[in-house]
Amino acid sequence: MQMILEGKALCKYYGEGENQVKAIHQVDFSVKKGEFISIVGQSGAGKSTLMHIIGGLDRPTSGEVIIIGTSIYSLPVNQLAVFRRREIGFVFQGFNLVPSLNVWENIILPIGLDGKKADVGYIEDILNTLGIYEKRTNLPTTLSGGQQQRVAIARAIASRPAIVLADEPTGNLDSRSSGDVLDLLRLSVQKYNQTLIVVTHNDEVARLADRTVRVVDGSIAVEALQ
Ligand SMILES: Nc1ncnc2c1ncn2[C@@H]1O[C@H](COP(=O)(O)OP(=O)(O)OP(=O)(O)O)[C@@H](O)[C@H]1O
Repeated sequence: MQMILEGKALCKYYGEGENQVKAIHQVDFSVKKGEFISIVGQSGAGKSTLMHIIGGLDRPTSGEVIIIGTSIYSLPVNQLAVFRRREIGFVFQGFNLVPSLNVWENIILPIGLDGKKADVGYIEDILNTLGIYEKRTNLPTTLSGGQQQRVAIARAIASRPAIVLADEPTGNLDSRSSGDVLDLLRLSVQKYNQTLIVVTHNDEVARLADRTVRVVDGSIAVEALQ
């Protein structure tokens, strides 16, 4: 299977000398096309640091991140921003929708910023898959948390990115909508052949994944096939 992402000897250190924190230390990490991976670990283990590094949001102290053949931190900062917008779809705990834009406008926003035309048929299909087609002209504030997160998922996959990264995607949802959102997240990444990495504290989320990566004290402890 095609390798979508490779992290090589990733380190992220904060501070100096005695006070230095090795948030991530010599982590190797690879993801194949179409895989669903969960990253788990205790608070402070280094999950968010790892996710920010592989998402192009935070430069490692050393090491390399290669996404679809591009060593992303070798790119100039402005090109890295464009690469991130095109190739990485983010789903955050807090949804991060633009409140003044309706559902459809939120979903096509990153595509428009890229100077591209939205594939209307594809996005309508995604909205139907996620059960929010009828809500396409609603403002985010008129939607439940679960519906808002489904909009964020639609936005993340609308540009057909190389990777979808989700950081505690159900962290702000009650258990029923969490289950719905997770099922839909998994269904849509499968249907559209997307690659998904989810950072989570939630064991149920982790169990849905093809593979779980456990981060302990800045290193990957166990990689289990499920
Ligand atoms: N900007 C920073 N400056 C100094 N130390 C930091 C910084 N960011 C993170 N750390 C430290 O790096 C380590 C890893 O933090 P990180 O946020 O990646 O853990 P986490 O597993 O995502 O935790 P949580 O589940 O609570 O979000 C922790 O010891 C944290 O205190």
